[in-house]
Amino acid sequence: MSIKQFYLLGESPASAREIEIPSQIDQEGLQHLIASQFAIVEAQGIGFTSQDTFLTTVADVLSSEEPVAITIDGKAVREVPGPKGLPYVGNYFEVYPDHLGNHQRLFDNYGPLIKTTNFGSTTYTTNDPKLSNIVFSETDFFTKNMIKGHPLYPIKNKEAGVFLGDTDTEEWRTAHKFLPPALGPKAVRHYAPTMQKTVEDSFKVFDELDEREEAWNVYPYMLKMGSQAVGKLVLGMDFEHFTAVDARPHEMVMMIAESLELNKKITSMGSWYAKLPFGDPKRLRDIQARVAELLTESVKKAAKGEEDLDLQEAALRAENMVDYICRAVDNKGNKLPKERMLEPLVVATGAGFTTTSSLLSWLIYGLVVYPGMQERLLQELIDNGIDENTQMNADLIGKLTFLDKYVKETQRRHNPSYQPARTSKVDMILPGGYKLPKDSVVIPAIHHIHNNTALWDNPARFDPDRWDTEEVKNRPNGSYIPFATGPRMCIGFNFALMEVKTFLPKLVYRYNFSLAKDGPVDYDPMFQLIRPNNLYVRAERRVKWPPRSDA
Ligand code: HEM
Repeated sequence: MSIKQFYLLGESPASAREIEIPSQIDQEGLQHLIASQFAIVEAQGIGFTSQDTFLTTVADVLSSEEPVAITIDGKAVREVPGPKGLPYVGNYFEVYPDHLGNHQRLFDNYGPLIKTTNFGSTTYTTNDPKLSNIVFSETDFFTKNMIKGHPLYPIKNKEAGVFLGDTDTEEWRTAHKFLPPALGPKAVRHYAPTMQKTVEDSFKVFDELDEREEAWNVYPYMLKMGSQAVGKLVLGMDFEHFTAVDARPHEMVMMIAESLELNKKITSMGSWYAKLPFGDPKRLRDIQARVAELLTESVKKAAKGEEDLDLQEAALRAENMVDYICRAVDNKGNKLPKERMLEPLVVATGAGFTTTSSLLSWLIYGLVVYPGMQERLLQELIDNGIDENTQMNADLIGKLTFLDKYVKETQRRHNPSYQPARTSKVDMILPGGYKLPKDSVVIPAIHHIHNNTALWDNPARFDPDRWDTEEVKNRPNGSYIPFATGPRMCIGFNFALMEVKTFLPKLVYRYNFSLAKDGPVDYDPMFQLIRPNNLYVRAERRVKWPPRSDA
Protein backbone atom coordinates (compact mmCIF):
# COMPACT_ATOMS: atom_id res chain seq x y z
CA MET A 1 0.00 0.00 0.00
CA SER A 2 1.31 3.47 -0.84
CA ILE A 3 -0.21 6.92 -0.68
CA LYS A 4 -0.04 9.27 -3.66
CA GLN A 5 -1.47 12.69 -4.41
CA PHE A 6 -3.70 13.12 -7.47
CA TYR A 7 -5.53 16.08 -9.00
CA LEU A 8 -7.44 16.69 -12.21
CA LEU A 9 -5.33 18.31 -14.91
CA GLY A 10 -6.93 21.67 -15.58
CA GLU A 11 -7.52 22.27 -11.88
CA SER A 12 -5.00 23.64 -9.38
CA PRO A 13 -2.33 21.18 -8.16
CA ALA A 14 -3.28 22.53 -4.71
CA SER A 15 -6.54 20.57 -5.06
CA ALA A 16 -4.58 17.29 -5.05
CA ARG A 17 -6.03 14.53 -2.86
CA GLU A 18 -4.19 11.73 -1.14
CA ILE A 19 -5.26 8.32 -2.38
CA GLU A 20 -4.22 4.99 -0.98
CA ILE A 21 -2.96 2.70 -3.70
CA PRO A 22 -3.03 -1.02 -2.91
CA SER A 23 0.13 -2.90 -3.80
CA GLN A 24 -0.20 -5.25 -6.79
CA ILE A 25 -2.65 -2.89 -8.52
CA ASP A 26 -2.53 -3.00 -12.33
CA GLN A 27 -3.15 -0.15 -14.79
CA GLU A 28 -6.85 -0.90 -15.15
CA GLY A 29 -7.28 -1.22 -11.40
CA LEU A 30 -5.60 2.14 -10.91
CA GLN A 31 -7.87 3.75 -13.51
CA HIS A 32 -10.96 2.39 -11.75
CA LEU A 33 -9.74 3.49 -8.35
CA ILE A 34 -9.14 7.04 -9.60
CA ALA A 35 -12.46 7.04 -11.51
CA SER A 36 -14.35 6.22 -8.31
CA GLN A 37 -12.52 8.84 -6.28
CA PHE A 38 -13.05 11.68 -8.78
CA ALA A 39 -16.48 10.66 -10.18
CA ILE A 40 -14.97 10.12 -13.62
CA VAL A 41 -17.61 8.35 -15.69
CA GLU A 42 -15.32 6.32 -17.95
CA ALA A 43 -12.24 4.81 -16.35
CA GLN A 44 -10.68 3.75 -19.68
CA GLY A 45 -10.11 7.37 -20.69
CA ILE A 46 -7.96 8.12 -17.64
CA GLY A 47 -4.25 8.87 -18.12
CA PHE A 48 -1.59 10.31 -15.83
CA THR A 49 1.03 13.01 -16.24
CA SER A 50 3.54 14.77 -14.11
CA GLN A 51 5.52 17.82 -15.16
CA ASP A 52 4.52 17.43 -18.81
CA THR A 53 5.56 13.78 -18.93
CA PHE A 54 3.00 11.04 -19.53
CA LEU A 55 3.17 8.31 -16.89
CA THR A 56 2.28 5.21 -18.84
CA THR A 57 2.77 2.49 -16.22
CA VAL A 58 1.68 2.02 -12.64
CA ALA A 59 5.36 2.02 -11.68
CA ASP A 60 5.78 5.46 -13.32
CA VAL A 61 2.83 6.78 -11.33
CA LEU A 62 4.07 5.31 -8.07
CA SER A 63 7.55 6.70 -8.53
CA SER A 64 6.41 10.25 -9.28
CA GLU A 65 7.69 12.70 -6.67
CA GLU A 66 5.12 15.36 -7.55
CA PRO A 67 1.33 15.18 -7.30
CA VAL A 68 0.07 13.25 -10.33
CA ALA A 69 -2.24 15.03 -12.77
CA ILE A 70 -5.18 13.04 -14.16
CA THR A 71 -6.05 13.45 -17.84
CA ILE A 72 -9.29 12.44 -19.49
CA ASP A 73 -8.94 11.16 -23.05
CA GLY A 74 -5.57 12.90 -23.07
CA LYS A 75 -7.12 16.25 -22.10
CA ALA A 76 -7.41 18.52 -19.11
CA VAL A 77 -10.83 18.85 -17.50
CA ARG A 78 -12.88 21.85 -18.55
CA GLU A 79 -16.23 23.54 -18.22
CA VAL A 80 -18.82 22.67 -20.86
CA PRO A 81 -18.55 25.39 -23.52
CA GLY A 82 -21.39 27.44 -24.94
CA PRO A 83 -22.35 30.90 -26.13
CA LYS A 84 -22.27 33.71 -23.58
CA GLY A 85 -25.83 34.92 -23.84
CA LEU A 86 -27.66 38.09 -22.87
CA PRO A 87 -28.83 39.20 -19.44
CA TYR A 88 -32.15 37.63 -18.38
CA VAL A 89 -33.03 35.91 -21.71
CA GLY A 90 -29.70 34.05 -21.87
CA ASN A 91 -29.27 32.26 -25.21
CA TYR A 92 -32.95 32.26 -26.11
CA PHE A 93 -32.48 34.28 -29.31
CA GLU A 94 -29.49 32.21 -30.28
CA VAL A 95 -31.53 29.02 -30.12
CA TYR A 96 -35.10 29.94 -31.14
CA PRO A 97 -37.07 29.89 -33.36
CA ASP A 98 -34.99 27.53 -35.53
CA HIS A 99 -33.65 25.40 -32.68
CA LEU A 100 -32.61 22.55 -35.00
CA GLY A 101 -30.50 24.80 -37.24
CA ASN A 102 -29.17 26.84 -34.34
CA HIS A 103 -28.15 23.87 -32.23
CA GLN A 104 -26.31 22.55 -35.27
CA ARG A 105 -24.42 25.84 -35.53
CA LEU A 106 -23.57 25.67 -31.82
CA PHE A 107 -22.29 22.08 -32.13
CA ASP A 108 -20.15 23.19 -35.07
CA ASN A 109 -18.74 26.05 -33.00
CA TYR A 110 -18.35 24.49 -29.57
CA GLY A 111 -18.09 20.72 -30.05
CA PRO A 112 -20.20 17.72 -29.01
CA LEU A 113 -21.46 19.00 -25.65
CA ILE A 114 -22.81 22.51 -25.29
CA LYS A 115 -24.31 24.56 -22.52
CA THR A 116 -27.11 27.04 -23.16
CA THR A 117 -29.27 29.10 -20.87
CA ASN A 118 -32.84 30.01 -21.59
CA PHE A 119 -34.52 32.53 -19.28
CA GLY A 120 -32.46 31.32 -16.34
CA SER A 121 -32.63 27.57 -16.91
CA THR A 122 -29.51 25.84 -18.10
CA THR A 123 -29.51 22.90 -20.48
CA TYR A 124 -26.67 20.75 -21.75
CA THR A 125 -27.13 19.27 -25.20
CA THR A 126 -25.05 16.63 -26.95
CA ASN A 127 -24.81 15.21 -30.47
CA ASP A 128 -22.33 12.53 -29.43
CA PRO A 129 -23.48 8.88 -29.27
CA LYS A 130 -21.08 7.88 -26.53
CA LEU A 131 -22.17 10.72 -24.27
CA SER A 132 -25.81 9.97 -25.11
CA ASN A 133 -25.46 6.34 -24.10
CA ILE A 134 -24.04 7.44 -20.77
CA VAL A 135 -26.83 9.96 -20.25
CA PHE A 136 -29.58 7.50 -21.18
CA SER A 137 -28.39 4.59 -19.03
CA GLU A 138 -29.97 4.86 -15.60
CA THR A 139 -26.92 4.67 -13.32
CA ASP A 140 -25.28 6.34 -10.33
CA PHE A 141 -24.61 9.24 -12.71
CA PHE A 142 -27.89 9.89 -14.54
CA THR A 143 -31.60 9.30 -14.15
CA LYS A 144 -34.86 10.57 -15.56
CA ASN A 145 -35.69 13.05 -12.82
CA MET A 146 -37.82 15.94 -13.99
CA ILE A 147 -36.42 18.80 -11.95
CA LYS A 148 -37.04 22.47 -12.77
CA GLY A 149 -35.52 23.19 -16.18
CA HIS A 150 -36.22 19.66 -17.49
CA PRO A 151 -38.30 19.94 -20.70
CA LEU A 152 -41.04 17.76 -19.19
CA TYR A 153 -41.04 19.49 -15.78
CA PRO A 154 -44.12 21.60 -16.52
CA ILE A 155 -46.17 18.51 -17.32
CA LYS A 156 -44.58 16.16 -14.81
CA ASN A 157 -47.12 13.76 -13.36
CA LYS A 158 -46.02 11.22 -10.77
CA GLU A 159 -49.23 9.18 -11.03
CA ALA A 160 -48.59 8.56 -14.73
CA GLY A 161 -45.56 6.45 -13.83
CA VAL A 162 -44.38 6.16 -17.43
CA PHE A 163 -43.17 9.10 -19.51
CA LEU A 164 -44.09 11.87 -17.07
CA GLY A 165 -42.92 10.19 -13.86
CA ASP A 166 -39.39 10.05 -12.40
CA THR A 167 -37.57 6.72 -12.56
CA ASP A 168 -37.05 6.48 -8.85
CA THR A 169 -40.72 6.06 -8.01
CA GLU A 170 -42.97 3.11 -7.22
CA GLU A 171 -45.39 4.44 -9.85
CA TRP A 172 -42.83 4.12 -12.67
CA ARG A 173 -41.69 0.67 -11.55
CA THR A 174 -45.25 -0.64 -11.44
CA ALA A 175 -46.44 0.90 -14.71
CA HIS A 176 -43.20 -0.14 -16.38
CA LYS A 177 -43.78 -3.73 -15.33
CA PHE A 178 -47.39 -3.92 -16.49
CA LEU A 179 -47.49 -1.88 -19.71
CA PRO A 180 -44.56 -3.12 -21.86
CA PRO A 181 -45.72 -6.73 -22.44
CA ALA A 182 -48.81 -5.39 -24.24
CA LEU A 183 -46.54 -3.44 -26.59
CA GLY A 184 -43.94 -6.16 -27.16
CA PRO A 185 -43.19 -7.65 -30.61
CA LYS A 186 -45.44 -10.70 -30.12
CA ALA A 187 -48.33 -8.69 -28.72
CA VAL A 188 -48.34 -6.10 -31.50
CA ARG A 189 -48.48 -8.82 -34.18
CA HIS A 190 -52.07 -9.48 -33.26
CA TYR A 191 -52.93 -5.77 -33.53
CA ALA A 192 -52.30 -5.86 -37.31
CA PRO A 193 -55.96 -6.39 -38.37
CA THR A 194 -57.14 -3.46 -36.21
CA MET A 195 -54.36 -1.30 -37.61
CA GLN A 196 -55.34 -2.21 -41.13
CA LYS A 197 -58.99 -1.50 -40.43
CA THR A 198 -57.94 1.95 -39.16
CA VAL A 199 -56.19 2.89 -42.38
CA GLU A 200 -58.97 1.40 -44.52
CA ASP A 201 -61.53 3.48 -42.63
CA SER A 202 -59.67 6.60 -43.75
CA PHE A 203 -60.07 5.76 -47.47
CA LYS A 204 -63.60 7.11 -47.50
CA VAL A 205 -62.27 10.54 -46.55
CA PHE A 206 -59.23 10.56 -48.83
CA ASP A 207 -61.36 9.28 -51.73
CA GLU A 208 -63.79 12.12 -51.22
CA LEU A 209 -60.98 14.69 -51.07
CA ASP A 210 -59.68 13.21 -54.32
CA GLU A 211 -63.10 13.41 -55.97
CA ARG A 212 -63.26 17.07 -54.94
CA GLU A 213 -59.71 17.49 -56.33
CA GLU A 214 -58.76 19.00 -53.01
CA ALA A 215 -55.33 19.19 -51.43
CA TRP A 216 -55.12 18.54 -47.68
CA ASN A 217 -52.83 19.49 -44.84
CA VAL A 218 -51.08 16.27 -43.85
CA TYR A 219 -50.50 16.64 -40.10
CA PRO A 220 -54.13 17.12 -38.95
CA TYR A 221 -55.19 14.00 -40.89
CA MET A 222 -52.26 11.98 -39.62
CA LEU A 223 -53.11 13.13 -36.11
CA LYS A 224 -56.60 11.76 -36.60
CA MET A 225 -55.26 8.52 -38.05
CA GLY A 226 -52.52 7.99 -35.46
CA SER A 227 -54.86 8.72 -32.57
CA GLN A 228 -57.57 6.50 -34.04
CA ALA A 229 -55.17 3.52 -33.92
CA VAL A 230 -53.92 4.28 -30.41
CA GLY A 231 -57.47 5.01 -29.23
CA LYS A 232 -58.63 1.57 -30.33
CA LEU A 233 -55.63 -0.42 -29.27
CA VAL A 234 -54.68 1.33 -26.04
CA LEU A 235 -57.97 2.68 -24.72
CA GLY A 236 -60.42 0.39 -26.53
CA MET A 237 -62.25 3.46 -27.87
CA ASP A 238 -63.38 4.21 -31.41
CA PHE A 239 -62.72 7.89 -32.06
CA GLU A 240 -64.65 7.82 -35.38
CA HIS A 241 -62.20 10.21 -37.00
CA PHE A 242 -62.98 9.20 -40.56
CA THR A 243 -66.74 9.31 -40.65
CA ALA A 244 -66.53 12.53 -42.67
CA VAL A 245 -63.88 14.73 -44.28
CA ASP A 246 -64.24 17.34 -41.56
CA ALA A 247 -64.91 15.02 -38.58
CA ARG A 248 -63.48 16.71 -35.53
CA PRO A 249 -60.90 14.93 -33.39
CA HIS A 250 -62.64 13.00 -30.59
CA GLU A 251 -63.10 14.80 -27.29
CA MET A 252 -60.57 12.43 -25.70
CA VAL A 253 -57.88 13.56 -28.16
CA MET A 254 -58.78 17.22 -27.63
CA MET A 255 -58.76 16.75 -23.86
CA ILE A 256 -55.40 15.01 -23.80
CA ALA A 257 -53.94 17.82 -25.93
CA GLU A 258 -55.59 20.50 -23.80
CA SER A 259 -54.57 18.92 -20.52
CA LEU A 260 -50.94 18.87 -21.68
CA GLU A 261 -51.19 22.58 -22.44
CA LEU A 262 -53.04 23.46 -19.23
CA ASN A 263 -50.64 21.44 -17.15
CA LYS A 264 -47.74 23.29 -18.68
CA LYS A 265 -49.38 26.64 -17.92
CA ILE A 266 -50.48 25.78 -14.39
CA THR A 267 -47.27 24.21 -13.15
CA SER A 268 -45.27 27.18 -14.41
CA MET A 269 -47.33 29.42 -12.06
CA GLY A 270 -46.46 27.70 -8.78
CA SER A 271 -48.42 25.28 -6.60
CA TRP A 272 -50.82 27.90 -5.11
CA TYR A 273 -52.25 28.52 -8.58
CA ALA A 274 -53.16 24.87 -9.14
CA LYS A 275 -55.58 25.03 -6.19
CA LEU A 276 -57.66 27.93 -7.55
CA PRO A 277 -61.35 27.02 -7.71
CA PHE A 278 -61.79 28.75 -11.11
CA GLY A 279 -59.98 29.40 -14.39
CA ASP A 280 -57.39 27.03 -15.87
CA PRO A 281 -56.96 24.87 -12.75
CA LYS A 282 -60.70 24.22 -12.61
CA ARG A 283 -60.78 23.47 -16.34
CA LEU A 284 -57.96 20.97 -15.89
CA ARG A 285 -59.78 19.23 -13.02
CA ASP A 286 -62.97 19.08 -15.12
CA ILE A 287 -61.05 17.59 -18.02
CA GLN A 288 -59.40 15.02 -15.78
CA ALA A 289 -62.78 14.03 -14.39
CA ARG A 290 -64.23 13.62 -17.90
CA VAL A 291 -61.21 11.60 -19.08
CA ALA A 292 -61.65 9.36 -16.03
CA GLU A 293 -65.35 8.96 -16.84
CA LEU A 294 -64.67 7.96 -20.46
CA LEU A 295 -61.96 5.56 -19.46
CA THR A 296 -64.06 3.99 -16.74
CA GLU A 297 -66.69 3.23 -19.40
CA SER A 298 -63.99 1.61 -21.49
CA VAL A 299 -62.75 -0.45 -18.54
CA LYS A 300 -66.31 -1.62 -17.89
CA LYS A 301 -66.69 -2.70 -21.51
CA ALA A 302 -63.35 -4.50 -21.46
CA ALA A 303 -63.95 -6.27 -18.16
CA LYS A 304 -66.30 -8.91 -19.50
CA GLY A 305 -65.56 -11.28 -16.67
CA GLU A 306 -62.59 -12.76 -18.53
CA GLU A 307 -60.17 -14.85 -16.50
CA ASP A 308 -56.93 -13.41 -15.11
CA LEU A 309 -53.82 -14.30 -17.11
CA ASP A 310 -50.12 -13.85 -16.63
CA LEU A 311 -48.65 -10.74 -18.27
CA GLN A 312 -47.37 -12.36 -21.46
CA GLU A 313 -50.46 -14.46 -22.05
CA ALA A 314 -52.78 -11.53 -21.36
CA ALA A 315 -50.79 -9.43 -23.87
CA LEU A 316 -51.34 -12.02 -26.59
CA ARG A 317 -55.05 -12.40 -25.99
CA ALA A 318 -56.21 -8.90 -25.13
CA GLU A 319 -58.13 -6.81 -27.64
CA ASN A 320 -56.53 -3.62 -26.37
CA MET A 321 -54.46 -2.37 -23.46
CA VAL A 322 -57.43 -1.65 -21.20
CA ASP A 323 -58.58 -5.23 -21.68
CA TYR A 324 -55.01 -6.41 -21.07
CA ILE A 325 -54.57 -4.38 -17.88
CA CYS A 326 -57.87 -5.71 -16.53
CA ARG A 327 -56.67 -9.30 -16.94
CA ALA A 328 -52.90 -9.14 -16.43
CA VAL A 329 -51.46 -10.60 -13.23
CA ASP A 330 -47.75 -10.55 -12.38
CA ASN A 331 -45.81 -13.54 -11.04
CA LYS A 332 -46.67 -12.56 -7.46
CA GLY A 333 -50.38 -12.57 -8.25
CA ASN A 334 -50.64 -8.76 -8.28
CA LYS A 335 -52.73 -6.72 -10.69
CA LEU A 336 -52.33 -3.06 -11.55
CA PRO A 337 -54.80 -1.46 -9.11
CA LYS A 338 -57.79 0.13 -10.85
CA GLU A 339 -56.97 3.56 -9.45
CA ARG A 340 -53.46 3.30 -10.93
CA MET A 341 -54.62 2.39 -14.47
CA LEU A 342 -55.96 5.66 -15.67
CA GLU A 343 -52.96 7.97 -15.79
CA PRO A 344 -50.45 5.54 -17.36
CA LEU A 345 -52.91 4.59 -20.11
CA VAL A 346 -53.82 8.19 -20.89
CA VAL A 347 -50.16 9.19 -20.98
CA ALA A 348 -49.26 6.20 -23.16
CA THR A 349 -52.07 7.24 -25.52
CA GLY A 350 -50.73 10.80 -25.72
CA ALA A 351 -47.14 9.55 -26.14
CA GLY A 352 -48.37 7.18 -28.83
CA PHE A 353 -50.41 9.47 -31.03
CA THR A 354 -48.39 12.69 -30.97
CA THR A 355 -45.29 10.80 -32.08
CA THR A 356 -46.78 8.40 -34.63
CA SER A 357 -48.78 11.18 -36.28
CA SER A 358 -45.59 13.22 -36.71
CA LEU A 359 -43.72 10.24 -38.12
CA LEU A 360 -46.58 9.41 -40.51
CA SER A 361 -46.50 13.02 -41.71
CA TRP A 362 -42.76 12.83 -42.41
CA LEU A 363 -43.25 9.53 -44.22
CA ILE A 364 -45.73 11.25 -46.54
CA TYR A 365 -43.37 14.21 -46.86
CA GLY A 366 -40.70 11.82 -48.17
CA LEU A 367 -43.10 10.43 -50.78
CA VAL A 368 -43.67 13.85 -52.31
CA VAL A 369 -40.29 15.47 -51.77
CA TYR A 370 -37.69 12.76 -52.42
CA PRO A 371 -37.76 11.57 -56.03
CA GLY A 372 -38.36 7.90 -56.75
CA MET A 373 -39.36 6.85 -53.22
CA GLN A 374 -43.05 6.36 -53.87
CA GLU A 375 -42.31 4.34 -57.02
CA ARG A 376 -39.87 2.06 -55.19
CA LEU A 377 -42.29 1.49 -52.32
CA LEU A 378 -45.09 0.67 -54.73
CA GLN A 379 -42.90 -1.66 -56.79
CA GLU A 380 -41.96 -3.58 -53.69
CA LEU A 381 -45.64 -4.09 -52.84
CA ILE A 382 -46.38 -5.34 -56.35
CA ASP A 383 -43.35 -7.65 -56.29
CA ASN A 384 -44.58 -9.16 -53.03
CA GLY A 385 -48.03 -9.79 -54.46
CA ILE A 386 -49.67 -7.16 -52.25
CA ASP A 387 -52.87 -5.56 -53.48
CA GLU A 388 -55.87 -3.83 -51.97
CA ASN A 389 -57.23 -7.10 -50.59
CA THR A 390 -54.05 -8.15 -48.83
CA GLN A 391 -54.22 -8.46 -45.06
CA MET A 392 -50.95 -7.02 -43.77
CA ASN A 393 -49.24 -9.02 -41.04
CA ALA A 394 -45.87 -9.08 -39.33
CA ASP A 395 -44.42 -11.80 -41.60
CA LEU A 396 -45.39 -10.00 -44.78
CA ILE A 397 -44.14 -6.69 -43.41
CA GLY A 398 -40.85 -8.43 -42.61
CA LYS A 399 -40.38 -9.10 -46.35
CA LEU A 400 -40.69 -5.43 -47.30
CA THR A 401 -37.04 -4.53 -47.03
CA PHE A 402 -37.24 -1.26 -48.93
CA LEU A 403 -40.11 -0.13 -46.73
CA ASP A 404 -37.94 -0.89 -43.71
CA LYS A 405 -35.05 1.19 -45.08
CA TYR A 406 -37.41 4.00 -46.03
CA VAL A 407 -38.89 4.14 -42.51
CA LYS A 408 -35.42 3.98 -40.95
CA GLU A 409 -34.11 6.76 -43.17
CA THR A 410 -37.16 8.92 -42.40
CA GLN A 411 -36.64 8.37 -38.69
CA ARG A 412 -32.99 9.29 -39.12
CA ARG A 413 -33.49 12.43 -41.17
CA HIS A 414 -36.83 13.57 -39.73
CA ASN A 415 -37.13 12.09 -36.28
CA PRO A 416 -40.10 13.60 -34.43
CA SER A 417 -38.61 13.44 -30.91
CA TYR A 418 -35.78 15.76 -30.18
CA GLN A 419 -35.51 16.46 -26.49
CA PRO A 420 -35.55 13.44 -24.21
CA ALA A 421 -33.66 14.66 -21.17
CA ARG A 422 -31.96 13.12 -18.15
CA THR A 423 -30.61 14.69 -14.98
CA SER A 424 -27.20 14.24 -13.41
CA LYS A 425 -27.18 12.75 -9.91
CA VAL A 426 -23.67 13.89 -8.88
CA ASP A 427 -20.87 16.24 -9.92
CA MET A 428 -18.91 14.26 -12.50
CA ILE A 429 -16.29 14.25 -15.22
CA LEU A 430 -17.56 13.06 -18.59
CA PRO A 431 -15.51 11.61 -21.47
CA GLY A 432 -13.74 14.49 -23.20
CA GLY A 433 -12.95 15.95 -19.76
CA TYR A 434 -16.21 17.88 -19.39
CA LYS A 435 -17.08 18.89 -15.84
CA LEU A 436 -20.78 18.44 -15.24
CA PRO A 437 -22.41 19.57 -11.99
CA LYS A 438 -25.09 17.63 -10.09
CA ASP A 439 -28.66 18.46 -11.17
CA SER A 440 -27.70 19.30 -14.74
CA VAL A 441 -30.34 18.60 -17.37
CA VAL A 442 -28.69 16.90 -20.34
CA ILE A 443 -30.43 16.31 -23.67
CA PRO A 444 -29.10 13.83 -26.20
CA ALA A 445 -30.27 15.72 -29.28
CA ILE A 446 -31.62 12.90 -31.43
CA HIS A 447 -31.90 14.99 -34.59
CA HIS A 448 -28.29 16.15 -34.31
CA ILE A 449 -26.95 12.67 -33.54
CA HIS A 450 -28.79 11.36 -36.60
CA ASN A 451 -27.37 14.16 -38.73
CA ASN A 452 -23.86 14.25 -37.28
CA THR A 453 -21.28 14.35 -40.09
CA ALA A 454 -18.81 12.43 -37.92
CA LEU A 455 -21.22 9.47 -37.91
CA TRP A 456 -23.15 9.67 -41.16
CA ASP A 457 -21.87 10.16 -44.68
CA ASN A 458 -23.55 13.26 -46.14
CA PRO A 459 -26.33 13.15 -43.53
CA ALA A 460 -28.47 15.74 -45.29
CA ARG A 461 -28.95 13.35 -48.21
CA PHE A 462 -32.09 11.24 -47.91
CA ASP A 463 -30.83 7.84 -48.96
CA PRO A 464 -32.59 4.66 -47.78
CA ASP A 465 -29.89 2.58 -49.49
CA ARG A 466 -27.31 3.76 -46.98
CA TRP A 467 -28.85 1.14 -44.64
CA ASP A 468 -27.30 -1.58 -46.86
CA THR A 469 -23.78 -0.23 -46.48
CA GLU A 470 -21.21 -1.77 -44.15
CA GLU A 471 -20.53 1.68 -42.76
CA VAL A 472 -24.10 2.05 -41.51
CA LYS A 473 -24.39 -1.58 -40.44
CA ASN A 474 -21.27 -1.12 -38.30
CA ARG A 475 -22.14 2.34 -37.07
CA PRO A 476 -21.10 3.34 -33.54
CA ASN A 477 -23.47 2.25 -30.83
CA GLY A 478 -25.95 5.03 -30.07
CA SER A 479 -25.77 6.80 -33.44
CA TYR A 480 -29.34 5.80 -34.40
CA ILE A 481 -31.77 6.15 -31.50
CA PRO A 482 -35.17 7.28 -32.79
CA PHE A 483 -36.87 5.86 -29.70
CA ALA A 484 -34.07 6.90 -27.29
CA THR A 485 -32.27 4.07 -25.48
CA GLY A 486 -31.80 2.70 -21.96
CA PRO A 487 -34.44 1.77 -19.37
CA ARG A 488 -36.56 4.86 -20.09
CA MET A 489 -36.61 4.42 -23.84
CA CYS A 490 -39.88 4.17 -25.74
CA ILE A 491 -41.98 1.15 -24.79
CA GLY A 492 -44.25 1.64 -27.81
CA PHE A 493 -41.71 1.29 -30.61
CA ASN A 494 -42.92 -2.11 -31.84
CA PHE A 495 -46.42 -0.72 -31.97
CA ALA A 496 -45.29 2.40 -33.82
CA LEU A 497 -43.30 0.47 -36.44
CA MET A 498 -46.07 -2.05 -36.99
CA GLU A 499 -48.53 0.79 -37.39
CA VAL A 500 -46.60 2.85 -39.92
CA LYS A 501 -45.60 -0.27 -41.85
CA THR A 502 -49.26 -1.23 -42.13
CA PHE A 503 -50.55 2.25 -42.95
CA LEU A 504 -47.98 3.32 -45.50
CA PRO A 505 -48.22 0.34 -47.90
CA LYS A 506 -52.01 0.60 -47.88
CA LEU A 507 -51.90 4.32 -48.64
CA VAL A 508 -49.22 4.02 -51.30
CA TYR A 509 -51.03 1.16 -53.02
CA ARG A 510 -54.26 3.12 -53.27
CA TYR A 511 -53.05 6.69 -53.88
CA ASN A 512 -50.44 8.59 -55.82
CA PHE A 513 -49.25 11.40 -53.56
CA SER A 514 -48.01 14.71 -54.91
CA LEU A 515 -46.94 18.00 -53.35
CA ALA A 516 -49.73 20.54 -53.64
CA LYS A 517 -48.03 23.69 -52.46
CA ASP A 518 -44.61 25.09 -53.28
CA GLY A 519 -42.41 26.75 -50.72
CA PRO A 520 -40.63 25.57 -47.62
CA VAL A 521 -42.27 23.12 -45.23
CA ASP A 522 -41.85 24.49 -41.71
CA TYR A 523 -41.72 22.76 -38.37
CA ASP A 524 -43.33 24.22 -35.31
CA PRO A 525 -40.48 25.31 -33.04
CA MET A 526 -42.63 25.58 -29.94
CA PHE A 527 -44.17 22.13 -30.16
CA GLN A 528 -42.53 19.36 -28.15
CA LEU A 529 -42.10 17.26 -31.28
CA ILE A 530 -40.85 17.98 -34.78
CA ARG A 531 -43.76 17.79 -37.21
CA PRO A 532 -44.35 19.42 -40.59
CA ASN A 533 -46.71 22.32 -40.12
CA ASN A 534 -47.82 23.19 -43.62
CA LEU A 535 -47.37 20.14 -45.80
CA TYR A 536 -50.20 20.08 -48.36
CA VAL A 537 -50.60 17.09 -50.66
CA ARG A 538 -52.99 15.66 -53.21
CA ALA A 539 -53.73 11.97 -52.93
CA GLU A 540 -55.13 10.68 -56.22
CA ARG A 541 -56.67 7.23 -56.54
CA ARG A 542 -54.42 5.04 -58.64
CA VAL A 543 -56.00 3.55 -61.71
CA LYS A 544 -52.89 1.76 -62.95
CA TRP A 545 -50.18 -0.19 -61.17
CA PRO A 546 -46.80 -1.20 -62.54
CA PRO A 547 -46.18 -4.84 -63.52
CA ARG A 548 -44.06 -7.09 -61.27
CA SER A 549 -40.41 -6.35 -61.91
CA ASP A 550 -39.77 -10.01 -62.81
CA ALA A 551 -42.70 -10.10 -65.26
C1 HEM B 1 -42.78 7.16 -34.00
C2 HEM B 1 -43.30 6.89 -32.86
C3 HEM B 1 -42.64 7.09 -31.53
C4 HEM B 1 -41.50 7.75 -31.21
C5 HEM B 1 -40.53 8.49 -32.14
C6 HEM B 1 -41.34 7.64 -29.78
C7 HEM B 1 -40.28 8.15 -29.07
C8 HEM B 1 -40.12 8.03 -27.71
C9 HEM B 1 -39.00 8.54 -26.97
C10 HEM B 1 -37.81 9.28 -27.57
C11 HEM B 1 -39.20 8.23 -25.66
C12 HEM B 1 -38.30 8.60 -24.49
C13 HEM B 1 -38.83 9.86 -23.86
C14 HEM B 1 -37.93 10.44 -22.80
O1 HEM B 1 -36.85 9.93 -22.59
O2 HEM B 1 -38.30 11.44 -22.19
C15 HEM B 1 -40.46 7.53 -25.57
C16 HEM B 1 -41.01 7.04 -24.39
C17 HEM B 1 -42.25 6.45 -24.33
N1 HEM B 1 -43.05 6.09 -25.38
FE1 HEM B 1 -42.69 6.41 -27.33
N2 HEM B 1 -42.39 6.93 -29.27
C18 HEM B 1 -43.21 6.56 -30.31
C19 HEM B 1 -44.38 5.83 -30.24
C20 HEM B 1 -44.97 5.39 -29.09
C21 HEM B 1 -46.20 4.62 -29.01
C22 HEM B 1 -47.03 4.18 -30.22
C23 HEM B 1 -46.48 4.42 -27.68
C24 HEM B 1 -47.61 3.68 -27.03
C25 HEM B 1 -48.59 3.09 -27.64
C26 HEM B 1 -45.39 5.04 -26.93
C27 HEM B 1 -45.30 5.05 -25.57
C28 HEM B 1 -44.21 5.54 -24.87
C29 HEM B 1 -44.15 5.53 -23.42
C30 HEM B 1 -45.23 5.03 -22.46
C31 HEM B 1 -42.90 6.08 -23.08
C32 HEM B 1 -42.34 6.28 -21.68
C33 HEM B 1 -41.56 5.08 -21.20
C34 HEM B 1 -41.08 5.29 -19.77
O3 HEM B 1 -41.42 6.28 -19.17
O4 HEM B 1 -40.32 4.46 -19.26
N3 HEM B 1 -44.50 5.61 -27.82
N4 HEM B 1 -41.00 7.41 -26.84
